Amino acid sequence: MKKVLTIAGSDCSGGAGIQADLKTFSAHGVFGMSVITAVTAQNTQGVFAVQDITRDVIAKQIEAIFDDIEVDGVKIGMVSQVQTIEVIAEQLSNYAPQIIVLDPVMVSKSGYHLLNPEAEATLIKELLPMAMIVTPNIPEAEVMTNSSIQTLKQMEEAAKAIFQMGAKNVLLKGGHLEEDSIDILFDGQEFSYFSSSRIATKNTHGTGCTLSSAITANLALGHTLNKAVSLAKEYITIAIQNSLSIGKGVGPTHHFYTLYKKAGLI
Ligand SMILES: Nc1ncnc2c1ncn2[C@@H]1O[C@H](COP(=O)(O)OP(=O)(O)O)[C@@H](O)[C@H]1O
Ligand SMILES: Cc1ncc(COP(=O)(O)O)c(N)n1
Repeated sequence: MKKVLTIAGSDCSGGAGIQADLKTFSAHGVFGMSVITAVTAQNTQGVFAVQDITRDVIAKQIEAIFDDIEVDGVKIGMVSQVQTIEVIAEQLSNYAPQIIVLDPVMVSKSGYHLLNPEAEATLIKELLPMAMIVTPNIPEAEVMTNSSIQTLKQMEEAAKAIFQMGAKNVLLKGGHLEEDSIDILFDGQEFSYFSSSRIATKNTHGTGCTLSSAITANLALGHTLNKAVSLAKEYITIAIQNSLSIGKGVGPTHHFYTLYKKAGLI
């Protein structure tokens, strides 16, 4: 069984963060492991408190995993603070896993800063060059490139600019666009496009976490980058189509729809 690690924040309401990542790994038949960078108190309506995990405990979690287990892929999500980023970069350059997927989580759908704005530059400097692929959404790409993105052309320009910052591959997600949900992948030479029609639902809590974890699982399973993204896009689309009206706000997606359907559970 392939072994895949998420380094991210905990979402106690189960729709995003570590919880979404582990559900996604399980749905892909890979063995999920987690390094928790921060504990958030959040639900479908908002984020109410965050406790960052100390540098030392983050380092020890990474060591505990890599000193014992062969890791086939790593996904990085919420990293919170400068010191969190530094310790992750230090440890990962030490263990040098081949597959690193970076989801540059900045602001929650409810508007809470999950990444301290002072740490944005460190994230770009330290983690971007280590990643095989970085997966910003439109607001994150706007922050990274200091530009406004409303059209496909502007998405392409931003993806090129992020590539110039040292990313090996850039998947700029179009979930925040008004019409089609088109994600674009730039490998430094060519663009590939992954589109689905827009699903009319408010329940998109954790879509970015889920997509990046699905890409990581697919890469660990041996798929090429293009195939890994394409399969992940299919997976997130089904998860959103069957998203769950759990909670009073932005509900989670259905991580196990296809499996449950096959097993006759739904
Ligand atoms: N309403 C929607 N209909 C179809 N796909 C969506 C919708 N919202 C998001 N997606 C898809 O979900 C994935 C995550 O995108 P996005 O919501 O932009 O990321 P984030 O959660 O980081 O803000 C992308 O593949 C995007 O195209
Ligand atoms: C711990 C944690 N990590 C990430 C997100 C982003 O969620 P989304 O994928 O909906 O942008 C979140 N809300 N909480």
